[in-house]
Amino acid sequence: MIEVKNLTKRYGTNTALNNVSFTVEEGTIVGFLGPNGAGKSTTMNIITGYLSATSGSVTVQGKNTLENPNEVKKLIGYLPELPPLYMDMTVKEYLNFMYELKGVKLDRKQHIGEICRLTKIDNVYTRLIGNLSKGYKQRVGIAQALLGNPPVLILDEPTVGLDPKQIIEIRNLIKSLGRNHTIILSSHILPEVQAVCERVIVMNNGCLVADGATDTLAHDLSAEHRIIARIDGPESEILQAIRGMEHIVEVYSLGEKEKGVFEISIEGEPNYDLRRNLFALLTRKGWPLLALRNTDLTLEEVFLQLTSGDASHAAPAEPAVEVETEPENTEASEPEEAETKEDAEK
Ligand SMILES: Nc1ncnc2c1ncn2[C@@H]1O[C@H](COP(=O)(O)OP(=O)(O)OP(=O)(O)O)[C@@H](O)[C@H]1O
Repeated sequence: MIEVKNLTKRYGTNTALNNVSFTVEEGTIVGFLGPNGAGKSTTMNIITGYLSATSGSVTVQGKNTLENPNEVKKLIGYLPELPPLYMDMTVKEYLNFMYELKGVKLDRKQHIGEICRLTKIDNVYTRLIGNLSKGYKQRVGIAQALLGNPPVLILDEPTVGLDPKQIIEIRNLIKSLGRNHTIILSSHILPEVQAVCERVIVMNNGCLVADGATDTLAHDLSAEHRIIARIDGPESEILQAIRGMEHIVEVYSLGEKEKGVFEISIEGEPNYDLRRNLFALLTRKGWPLLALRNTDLTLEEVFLQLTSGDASHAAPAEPAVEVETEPENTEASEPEEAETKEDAEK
């Protein structure tokens, strides 16, 4: 769907992107994660054809951005970090203006009506954009990106500057758009990417430093894969029995943690999941399993390691780092009310 090959971008002597390659399959939501200045916006601007690369190529649905710039632009809806809104236009005037500018051929009234329903801006359709809350402005920005029904959406920091409630609403909107669009969104907020994206591409200093499924990236990048089991039973017999299992590399006791309950560290062969066999063994033996955890790094730890200049070693599992986090329950269901400013003004 989108193929980025060996992309390099230099601004004078500053290399903003250094030989970046990745592909994005149709129908996925991919998050670009990286600290400020990592090269996220530059990559997005090149994919959309807004900037040219110093070298490398981008194709969208097999069409090269340099050879077919207009055709590629029709395939992409773009929400830049600062949405290109005209504050002295109403939402209606603005969307009609953008409809004309983009040369959209679909039935105007029906198409704009559908987009307004989808982005939930029908209630502010005749309002001046300048008077809308930031969350609504962002929705209008997403609405303009949807004009012409492009299959790809590129959203640069779509929730930056929004309050927590607006953030939830925009994230839910993006997730629902992901059902029938391929979406790339950039963020420097890890929980955002975890909440919305199936895949994460981590960038740092213009380089792609990690690329994988959001759920498994931390596991894949962790240097060691031990599990720690808390078992109620006789210590030496437990150790002996687990050592007798298949695919075991190392087993040792971390000591008695409660009366008659021992914590056992178990390392298996790489890529071998021991948990089911362990559970079956303990059940057979009649030794209750009271807790089971693994020593994988958290995604926060992986992200910090990858973007702090030293990605070469893996830290122990305890999450000792503080990263920018968002309020709890950001996965809440679709809010029922409109945003505060509009509520107050109704
Ligand atoms: N027009 C420009 N001229 C010179 N350098 C630029 C220009 N645009 C970006 N850069 C530099 O390119 C690098 C990558 O910037 P980019 O905006 O792509 O990063 P980013 O990951 O999107 O960061 P942010 O989260 O702050 O938007 C940075 O070092 C930036 O200073």
